[in-house]
Amino acid sequence: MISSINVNIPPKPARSYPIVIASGLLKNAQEWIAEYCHSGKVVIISDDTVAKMYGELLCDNLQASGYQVELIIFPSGENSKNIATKTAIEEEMFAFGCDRHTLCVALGGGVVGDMAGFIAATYMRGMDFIQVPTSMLAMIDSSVGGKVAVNSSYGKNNIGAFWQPKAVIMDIDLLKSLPKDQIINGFFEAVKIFLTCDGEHFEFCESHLDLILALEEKSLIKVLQKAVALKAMVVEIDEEERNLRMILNYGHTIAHALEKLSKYVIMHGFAVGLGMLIEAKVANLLGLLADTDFIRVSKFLSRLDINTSILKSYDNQSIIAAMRGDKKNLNQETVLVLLTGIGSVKNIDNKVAFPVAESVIAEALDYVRTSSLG
Ligand SMILES: NC(=O)c1ccc[n+]([C@@H]2O[C@H](COP(=O)([O-])OP(=O)(O)OC[C@H]3O[C@@H](n4cnc5c(N)ncnc54)[C@H](O)[C@@H]3O)[C@@H](O)[C@H]2O)c1
Ligand SMILES: O=C(O)C(=O)C[C@@H](O)[C@H](O)[C@H](O)COP(=O)(O)O
Ligand SMILES: [Zn+2]
Repeated sequence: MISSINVNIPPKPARSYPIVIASGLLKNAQEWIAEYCHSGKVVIISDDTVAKMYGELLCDNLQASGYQVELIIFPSGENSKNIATKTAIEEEMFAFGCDRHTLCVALGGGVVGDMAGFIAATYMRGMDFIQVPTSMLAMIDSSVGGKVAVNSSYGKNNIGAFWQPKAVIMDIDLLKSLPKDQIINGFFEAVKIFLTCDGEHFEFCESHLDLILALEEKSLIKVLQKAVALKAMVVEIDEEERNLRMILNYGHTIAHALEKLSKYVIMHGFAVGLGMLIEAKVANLLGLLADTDFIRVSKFLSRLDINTSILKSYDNQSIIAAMRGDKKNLNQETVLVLLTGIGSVKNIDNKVAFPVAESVIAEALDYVRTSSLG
């Protein structure tokens, strides 16, 4: 079964694009590439883990169909997501003779997608690119919406751009080689979108968790389709995160602080899981989220093996200081997305992030640090 969801980016329909979800798309790449590659030249950017598994296959396929193809590989992992790696890849692209008509293909997880997308945004002032996500996280979230970036020593994703892909090609077969912890890691981003926008699908996740994590096709596709459709809807309304798009950052203010403090040892999705729990507690302390709903969130997250003990390594002041660099902050105030129920957030005319006193954040951190989940 092939499903296709369109992301309509106003006011320029030319920047709209399809998200195609199906099995077998990678081995039949010659069938879809022609629509996006007009110069006959393709540069595939991937990490060393994914390149070994799927890079050669894609290269061989495209070469057999007459394309001139270069595969550029960098070491896998969040610690590669920096400007030095970006520069090294660009040098290779110049040496290969890529120009602005070359098609860039991001083959990998969120790190590859963010890196290749940022290169595509700036190489010769912009080239077309396609997202071919291979991780659960990249399929559920990062391949859609056009946020592309690298990290700096000052924090997460703080050098980047909005640059939409020409297409997102999701071959769900690729998830079969993904380790279990990476499946859970990506699933947290689906939990995020359902907790903020869609209580019904959150309930589906509660009742079908084992099937989803076992990649049972019907449950997996239902989650994937709904998560990307909701994300597409948000991005269509607010591509550049002036207001509503901040909803997609629920849990991330804390998550990004923990990722930076841990030097990226904690995986993004797990950090978001912990961030969602703490930010839900903030909403609960502020009287916005009922105790029963907070307990439901906490019970569900505990089924996903989030590890609250990492909080014991950092005091509140360090975490709060790391949050001060968040991109959503306004006038030096830390703003958070606040749940008001399962599937809803505080929203005033599409404004969805609100300043929160540091004392309340500290109380929520203390609560989660000392509580046993579940
Ligand atoms: N741009 C966005 O909207 C957005 C959204 C969410 C997250 N992100 C970013 O995404 C990144 C996290 O993405 P991620 O979790 O995919 O990390 P990742 O790209 O590091 O991939 C995780 C690991 O899985 C491996 N892998 C990927 N696909 C595989 C497959 N099919 N089989 C076996 N191994 C495979 C990778 O080599 C890597 O070791 C973070 O940098 C985060 O900031 C961006
Ligand atoms: O697409 C968005 O918008 C998101 O916020 C999705 C997040 O899951 C993702 O982690 C994103 O990269 C965070 O962006 P940032 O602007 O907070 O760095
Ligand atoms: Zn995220």
